[in-house]
Amino acid sequence: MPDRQNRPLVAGPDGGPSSPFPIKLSGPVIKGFGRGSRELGIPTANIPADGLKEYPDLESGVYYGVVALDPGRFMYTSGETANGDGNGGGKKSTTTVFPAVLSIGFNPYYKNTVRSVEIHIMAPFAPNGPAEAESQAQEKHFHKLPDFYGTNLNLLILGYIRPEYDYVSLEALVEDIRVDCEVARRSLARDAYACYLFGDDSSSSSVKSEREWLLDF
Ligand SMILES: Nc1ncnc2c1ncn2[C@@H]1O[C@H](COP(=O)(O)OP(=O)(O)OP(=O)(O)O)[C@@H](O)[C@H]1O
Ligand SMILES: Cc1cc2nc3c(=O)[nH]c(=O)nc-3n(C[C@H](O)[C@H](O)[C@H](O)CO)c2cc1C
Ligand SMILES: [Mg+2]
Repeated sequence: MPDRQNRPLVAGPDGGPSSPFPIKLSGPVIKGFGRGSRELGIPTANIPADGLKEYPDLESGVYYGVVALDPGRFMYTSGETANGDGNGGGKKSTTTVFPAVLSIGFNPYYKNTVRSVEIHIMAPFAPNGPAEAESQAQEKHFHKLPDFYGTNLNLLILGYIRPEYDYVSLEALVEDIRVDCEVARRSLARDAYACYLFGDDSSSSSVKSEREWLLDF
């Protein structure tokens, strides 16, 4: 395993997602082994891996992106700041677009025999990017929502962070996932990625159509 101490805190080009991203995956949230919350304290929404058939060259690893949940089944309510609803305070859509970090693969630490797609949904952040204090507060606890098993989930994968590793301890795995969340946050806060979260009017037509796909349930 390479040096895990001095990881870069941003991943992917500043100019925006580059091929093969954005990658679209969707499906109902299914049950996994129930280890994410129980053993790691990090809940991950698992979706079927079938959608990956369309991307046979996609390597296993950790990625960042944006997620929407079917508002017919799950409505996000939060006492967050006025602009913290993930829609930039706008009224275009009531469906929250969440920042997310995900793992695709076999979880080498657990030696799974089937490939899983597991998404940790992070707390929405304001359009001007995560404030330092907000970011530090989120480092202490992983974001926890009420359960939403069975809810349809749309995911746009926007960038690659790192390969999956085996670890010497559970703590080392959890610490690396904590850094992944920070990398995802900082990566998504850049203008060419934040537009997927907030959908400002000046977004390009491709961003607009990808957001339409994301919000279509
Ligand atoms: N921030 C969050 N991100 C993702 N899922 C969340 C979040 N908060 C709550 N959940 C809920 O927790 C569930 C995931 O819990 P957990 O990952 O522990 O179990 P699992 O997916 O069934 O199994 P596995 O441990 O194999 O992934 C999700 O399906 C969802 O209903
Ligand atoms: C952002 C993120 C990164 C992960 N990285 C790894 C990893 O490098 N190795 C691993 O075995 N599991 C990894 N996992 C999966 C983790 O082991 C899994 O979520 C739990 O086992 C619950 O299934 C990661 C999960 C997330 C959400
Ligand atoms: Mg899970």
